[in-house]
Amino acid sequence: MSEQLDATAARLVSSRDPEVRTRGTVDLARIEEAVRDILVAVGEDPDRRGLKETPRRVAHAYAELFAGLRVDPTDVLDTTFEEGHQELIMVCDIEVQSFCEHHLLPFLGRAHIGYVPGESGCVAGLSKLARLVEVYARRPQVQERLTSQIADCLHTTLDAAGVLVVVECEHTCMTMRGIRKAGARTVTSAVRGTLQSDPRTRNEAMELLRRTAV
Ligand SMILES: Nc1nc2c(ncn2[C@@H]2O[C@H](COP(=O)(O)OP(=O)(O)OP(=O)(O)O)[C@@H](O)[C@H]2O)c(=O)[nH]1
Ligand SMILES: [Zn+2]
Repeated sequence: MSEQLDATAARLVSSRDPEVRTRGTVDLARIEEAVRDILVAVGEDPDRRGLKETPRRVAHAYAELFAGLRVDPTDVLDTTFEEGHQELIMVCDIEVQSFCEHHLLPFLGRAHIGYVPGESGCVAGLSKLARLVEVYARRPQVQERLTSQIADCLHTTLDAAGVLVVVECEHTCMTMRGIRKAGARTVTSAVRGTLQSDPRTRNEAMELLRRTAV
């Protein structure tokens, strides 16, 4: 785990994104203190045997769950291949595990990403699309922003001619608390470039998505 955090810190220092660069490293001690305070505030005894290690565990869990705050998403798209492919590429059913920034509770589901490469015909490695989802999801988020950040990054960094991102998630802040409506799914989309301006390509992408997404 500490190796993972060190690697994250090293990337942070060299990041091209100034916002990422200034975020510093995770303050584990401070999270531990805060978790201890929460346990006291809800009426628990943070010194009882079962809870003694909890602040430390939560601190490490948060460092992992919010690791995306310290990764520059453009780094993910560094490796590309000149394939001369200028038609639609779709990766469907990419698992999404993120945290609603309003309640710090998870929202979980899937992302579907389609793009048409730009004039260079440069394509990204398929796993990089899933990595991109991971970088943006491992931050305090709202689903709409997660969706548009993925689309914008592909559009600008990969110089894709067109991008379509659809995200569907269940929010535990709506199922475990509050209104408690289990099963409600939120679907968001972001469309950029030719997939926005050319209805034929967009319809082709939507039709593929309907046929292939589970
Ligand atoms: N648009 C959007 N809303 C979200 C997302 N995640 C959580 N929310 C909503 O954020 C809102 C926060 O509303 P508030 O009224 O400030 O908080 P609250 O009193 O806890 O709201 P309730 O959940 O209705 O009890 C809630 O309606 C949540 O359902 C998201 O990804 N996108
Ligand atoms: Zn929420």
